[in-house]
Amino acid sequence: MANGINNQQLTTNNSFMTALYSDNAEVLLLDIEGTTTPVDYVFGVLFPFARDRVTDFLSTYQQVTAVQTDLQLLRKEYEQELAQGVSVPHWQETEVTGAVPYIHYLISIDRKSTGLKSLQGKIWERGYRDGTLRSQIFPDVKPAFQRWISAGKHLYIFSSGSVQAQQLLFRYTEEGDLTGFISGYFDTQTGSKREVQSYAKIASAIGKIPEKILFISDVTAELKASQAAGMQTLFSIRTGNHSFEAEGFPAIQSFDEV
Ligand SMILES: CSCCC(=O)C(=O)COP(=O)(O)O
Ligand SMILES: [Mg+2]
Repeated sequence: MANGINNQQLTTNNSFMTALYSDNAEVLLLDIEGTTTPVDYVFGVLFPFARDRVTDFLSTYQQVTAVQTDLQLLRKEYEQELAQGVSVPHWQETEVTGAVPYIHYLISIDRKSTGLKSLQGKIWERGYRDGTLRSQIFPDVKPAFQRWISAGKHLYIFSSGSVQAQQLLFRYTEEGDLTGFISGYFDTQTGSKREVQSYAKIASAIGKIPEKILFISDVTAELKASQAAGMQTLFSIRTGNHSFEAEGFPAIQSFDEV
């Protein structure tokens, strides 16, 4: 129950007194995959796009400093796994594209690591700019953005995808450029989405107390962390999501309810 308010109870018990989940929130903080955007688009379009192009991308851009930074982060992750005795695909250091098998592996297990997400964002950029990629958002997303902004609320995104990937996703949607609605973006550079501290940092960066922020996500571990930081929470139920078990969190199936 967000902030002790349950829409259905209020409308059922007291039809003249309808409160929306967002009434008491000044800021909406949104997850992407499974919340604004179908899981299918991320797993069925974005991940294969990065997987299929990473060899070519590294061959072309390996000397770019930002790409080298991503590779260094990935190398560190690889070495940590080896040190822990985890069996991972071999990284052939003498080859320009020697990291590819390990990167393919990370994509296949949906690893939410900063190096991978940063590299994926750079690969997707080319697809968005040349028109190969257009992002999908649920039909209720754009009207909700318009409604929330008109009501004086601010909108932020917190996703495991890099800030660059988030900005691209909202710039190149099938419904046009939505970035004008969004005040800011947070990714795993702020911290893991499953850690309380990340949400405290976000509240501080936004300049609001956590109680004024409503976080919406399809992952209850993320909701637990944000709730522990003091935020209001809603569980997102969307077609194609990995889990429909709200674990006691109030749930929505559309932003029309928010
Ligand atoms: C930012 S678009 C790409 C989405 C992505 O890579 C991802 O891992 C989605 O994670 P989320 O935290 O939005 O569920
Ligand atoms: Mg999600």
